[in-house]
Amino acid sequence: MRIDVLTIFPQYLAPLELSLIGKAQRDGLLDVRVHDLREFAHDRHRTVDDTPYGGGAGMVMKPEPWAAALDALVAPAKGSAVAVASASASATPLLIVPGPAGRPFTQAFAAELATRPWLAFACGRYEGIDERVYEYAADDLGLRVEVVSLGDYVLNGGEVAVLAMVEAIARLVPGVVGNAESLVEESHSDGLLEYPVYTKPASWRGRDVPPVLLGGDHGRIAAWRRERSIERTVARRPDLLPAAALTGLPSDDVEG
Ligand SMILES: Nc1ccccc1-c1cnco1
Repeated sequence: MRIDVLTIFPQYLAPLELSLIGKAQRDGLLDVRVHDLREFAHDRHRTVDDTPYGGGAGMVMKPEPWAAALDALVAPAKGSAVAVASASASATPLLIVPGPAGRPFTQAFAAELATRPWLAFACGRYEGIDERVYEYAADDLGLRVEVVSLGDYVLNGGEVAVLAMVEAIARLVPGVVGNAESLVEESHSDGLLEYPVYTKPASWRGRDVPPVLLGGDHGRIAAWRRERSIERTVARRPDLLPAAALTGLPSDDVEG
């Protein structure tokens, strides 16, 4: 998977060189390219923002640098001999723009994005990006554009959201997470929140690990874990329950 990030703060994306994502790049599973938007601002001061038409506080990101950056991103791929010849290669990326007015970013959406060969992230700042950039990307460059929100809160820019999304997406790319089994039982993988986990020592400051987990009966352990997941989801995220295919509701016959 190729991942491009357009930002005025490329250093913000330095963490993508670390840990799992960094290793995946070194292993050739990910090709992450961070681009400084100011390199596409061609006036003397490399201006990327200006005051909003219609008045109001703050600044809006100018369309010209974004259009130049997007052109540079997709032009080489569009129509190039390589792209045309290898039908499997995606000639254009899916453009993801983090924003508070976007569709919710969910595990299901991350899984969909993890199947894409090429993603591009546009990090807005200030009061946002001139609306004509979204139109240009879709209408002139033929890109699918998705505005995506991490939640109902306000950030200063898209970079932090991109770090979160890239981690959530990249870890689902085959080979990135060493033990794919660990992806199976996670929060949201079955529509529920994950069960509580324990490790050694079995007794710690007067608190014991639930005996069922020490017994080795995998059926009883699975049932206990399912009950704890449902309990936790009811307590913390009841909104998830309607979509979760609930079987094996909590019963009293499995002690903790
Ligand atoms: N508030 C923001 C400002 C700029 C870019 C993204 C966001 C965002 C993303 N998810 C929630 O907020």
